[in-house]
Amino acid sequence: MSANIIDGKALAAGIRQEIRSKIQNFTDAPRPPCLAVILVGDNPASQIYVRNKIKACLDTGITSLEKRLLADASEAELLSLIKELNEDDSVDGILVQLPLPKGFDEQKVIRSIAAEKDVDGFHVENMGALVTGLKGFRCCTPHGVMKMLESVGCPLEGANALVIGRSNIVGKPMALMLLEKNATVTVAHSRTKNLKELAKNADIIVSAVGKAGLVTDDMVKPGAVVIDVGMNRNQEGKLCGDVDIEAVARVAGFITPVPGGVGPMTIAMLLDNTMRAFENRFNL
Ligand SMILES: Nc1nc(=O)c2c([nH]1)NC[C@@H]1CN(c3ccc(C(=O)N[C@@H](CCC(=O)O)C(=O)O)cc3)C=[N+]21
Ligand SMILES: [Mg+2]
Repeated sequence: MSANIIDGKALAAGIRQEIRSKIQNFTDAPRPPCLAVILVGDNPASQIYVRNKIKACLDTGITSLEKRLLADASEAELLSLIKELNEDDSVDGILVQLPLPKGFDEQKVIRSIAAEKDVDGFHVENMGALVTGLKGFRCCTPHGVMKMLESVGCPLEGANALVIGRSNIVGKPMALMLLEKNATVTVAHSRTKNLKELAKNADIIVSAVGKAGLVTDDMVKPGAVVIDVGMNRNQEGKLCGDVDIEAVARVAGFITPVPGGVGPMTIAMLLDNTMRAFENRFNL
């Protein structure tokens, strides 16, 4: 068997096109949607990510507002900037780029964002909505993964789904979204003892660890769907995921590439959430 590639880049392009035409057709909206992006410090990777998010906004017709603070800014300064943006009627979504520099209490900062502007879906109110099945913003990466599974008609009901990694921003919400679709969900993490055995039994594997070469062909059931959320650099400095893609592609039914898989879908879901924040504000 040779796996089919789920082309996240193409899928994301389609979603972005839909958003673009929607914005063009809002003839009676007073202004375009607006996303504020806050970057604290000068982490080079974060700067590139933020630039890409702003480019994606521009490309779809969403206005973006970039706010920068120095790495030695105080938490109080950041909280006061967020407060200002919470109260600003011209701003629909607020994203604080993570990770924050040392010394910042990330949970406290995220909680200070108005839940109705939390387009990352990281606020406890939105997380709680996911847990209880209420409406709220869904975390972009796992939401993008669900869209990718949907795009290939992957059966979820009763499927054995293994999520590797239990972070607040990917693993945990991913498990909840799969559970919501009636998958039988297992969450593996660094203390898990029988990863290979669990993986071998899975119809769907989502790996979100950040360790190149973690998922190998001998761990994958023939025909399984393998989603790679990892973002790593190999020895040559090339971007790669957690999955040994060449070998696993020979066993899996579907597989997502890195780059060009989950990453572009994360951005597309961020734009989608921003769009929804905007629509909610103006009852569109
Ligand atoms: N508040 C916050 N929200 C985030 O959503 C958030 C964050 N902080 N901090 C960092 C992570 C990482 N992240 C990525 C999104 C898209 C790509 C992406 O599009 N990657 C391209 C490749 C990019 C490249 O070539 O470097 C791809 O996979 O094809 C990557 C990484 C969002 N994050
Ligand atoms: Mg872990």
